[in-house]
Amino acid sequence: MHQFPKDIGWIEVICGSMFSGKTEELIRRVQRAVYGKQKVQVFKPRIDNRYDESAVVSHSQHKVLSTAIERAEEIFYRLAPDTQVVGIDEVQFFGSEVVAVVEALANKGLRVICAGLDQDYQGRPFEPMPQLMAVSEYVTKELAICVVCGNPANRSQRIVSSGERVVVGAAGAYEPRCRKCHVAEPAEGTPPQTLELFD
Ligand SMILES: Nc1ncnc2c1ncn2[C@@H]1O[C@H](COP(=O)(O)OP(=O)(O)O)[C@@H](O)[C@H]1O
Ligand SMILES: Cc1cn([C@H]2C[C@H](O)[C@@H](COP(=O)(O)O)O2)c(=O)[nH]c1=O
Ligand SMILES: [Zn+2]
Repeated sequence: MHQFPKDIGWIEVICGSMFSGKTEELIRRVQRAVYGKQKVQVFKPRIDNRYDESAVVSHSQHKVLSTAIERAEEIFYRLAPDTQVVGIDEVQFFGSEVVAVVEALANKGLRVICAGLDQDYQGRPFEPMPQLMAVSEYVTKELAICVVCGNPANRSQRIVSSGERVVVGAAGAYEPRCRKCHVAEPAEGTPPQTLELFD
């Protein structure tokens, strides 16, 4: 892991498909910060109520206390004055304003750890993750195991029928797949995702 600088803030992004271990890694970093006697606060979007209304919970049931918020700006007025580390899970569910919020925190000298999906169910970049990755100091990409072929999986296959980008769910609604086994359901009016370069 990185040798982190002292006395300045920075942004860490943990991205990847569903089940790749983003939340476990967020919890691991938060716990290590607590061991280091840092004052830590964790936030998640209220819409993510899958395993708990407020705690951040991984698919493997690792858990950390958090505050569920509607909008990213709420972090500003829920932040304790002595907080040094901010963790944010499911960051893809916040609007583009989360980028300015996270940047403001890092500029104030906080360490900000953001975990989120980099691709939606069709394999498209899941905004605001690309923007967050661009302005962050550190990006970690996690991979799951493809449930079809066993290769490393960077995509999330939706296995329930919906053309909405946001559909909260876990096993039973999504499964991790590699690029070969993932099938992007084309939404009406969108161009094909890939070019056929070879016969
Ligand atoms: N196909 C899979 N590949 C990898 N991990 C899986 C898979 N299915 C279930 N898991 C479980 O999911 C855990 C990761 O959960 P989590 O950190 O919540 O992932 P994410 O936040 O990326 O969705 C793994 O440690 C493992 O216990
Ligand atoms: C691919 C995809 C996922 N979602 C939802 C499904 C889950 O509620 C979260 C991702 O959770 P995880 O911690 O990464 O497992 O996002 C969605 O709304 N839209 C999608 O395209
Ligand atoms: Zn596969």
